[in-house]
Amino acid sequence: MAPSATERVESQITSSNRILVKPWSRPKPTSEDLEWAPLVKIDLSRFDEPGGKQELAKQLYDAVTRVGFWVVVNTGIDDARVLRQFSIGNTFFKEPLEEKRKNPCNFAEGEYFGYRENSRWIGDTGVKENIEMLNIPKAIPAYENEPKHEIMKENWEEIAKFHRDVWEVARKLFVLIAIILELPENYLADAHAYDDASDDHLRYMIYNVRTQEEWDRAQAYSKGGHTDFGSLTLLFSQHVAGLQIRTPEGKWQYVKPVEGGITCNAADTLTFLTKGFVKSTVHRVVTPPADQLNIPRLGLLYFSRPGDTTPMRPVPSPLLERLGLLTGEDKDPNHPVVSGTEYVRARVKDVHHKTVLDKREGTSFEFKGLKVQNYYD
Ligand SMILES: O=C(O)CCC(=O)C(=O)O
Ligand SMILES: [Fe+2]
Repeated sequence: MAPSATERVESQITSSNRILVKPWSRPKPTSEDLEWAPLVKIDLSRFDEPGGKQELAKQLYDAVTRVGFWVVVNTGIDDARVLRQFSIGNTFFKEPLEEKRKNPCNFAEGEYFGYRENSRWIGDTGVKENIEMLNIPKAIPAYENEPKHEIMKENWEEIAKFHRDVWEVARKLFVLIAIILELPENYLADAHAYDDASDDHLRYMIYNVRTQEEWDRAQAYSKGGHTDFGSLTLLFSQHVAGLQIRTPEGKWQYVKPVEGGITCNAADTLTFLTKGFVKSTVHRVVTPPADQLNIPRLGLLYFSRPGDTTPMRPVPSPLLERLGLLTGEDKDPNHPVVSGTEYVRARVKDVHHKTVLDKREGTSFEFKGLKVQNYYD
């Protein structure tokens, strides 16, 4: 008898010994009528047109300074490549736990590369976190010796190319933000350069399915919002609803999936570097709507962070100067400041180096004069 399709697939695995990456496809968007946040859409295909960057910078101004979230489209990254990354991530999360556990995040040192298990309890709720993630460092010599899971080794060339191409989207955004700040165009891109050591990472992330009752218990304990730790976060269109931003008017609104788009947000270190001018927006992930409750919420993200050679000193922006935001200390190159990596690692350690997630209402985090709130209603 001819082998069935599944038998053939299994024999392919054994004969090539490679992990089979099954194509993953996006789930259907919710049909619930949710309150969606109106986000500006930045068309990156216009970036290289004459005057294009200046025009896009104008369009981005309000998003960067007031809303904190926006969407980019026409990024130049083919959707088949995006889906392939989702597929690799999805396959990774289905690997046996012993394999996933091979390279855990070293939270004791505030290092976020590697696998984060969904092993921590949420306070005293009896419910555990449902999030797993794999954080992949930049494909540069500095991280050549970072341990890699099998699936990463097998697909490394593809992952490495994708990694750099996603950073290229972040680079363009840094250029637009530098234009807004009246800085030399490459100022912020250079401060977050791909080839310099930093804790940037590409992230495969999954919110495993849990029951409504478990969601309720988890969210009753903590439904607060957070801000991201680095400078920019890029989230490839997420079709399972749940991400909400806190609007400038103080309302929670959902982020809508945009086919082929990337939802972006500014984060804490960019706020520090601009003395609060760039807004690090508060957001959270809540229970998905009923028609998506049983869909694992697979995510693909890129986190850009200032690195080892970027001092956490406010940028010399003529605009910030005119706004009176820069003090003498900010402008003094001899005033000691921490590096981007030092700050980010201190923050990661404070949030994640624990086995039970604690209540953080009313608390804040401070490291060498850089302060953020831990929790937002
Ligand atoms: O999964 C999402 O939609 C966003 C996740 C998030 O906010 C984070 O990982 O910081
Ligand atoms: Fe976040």
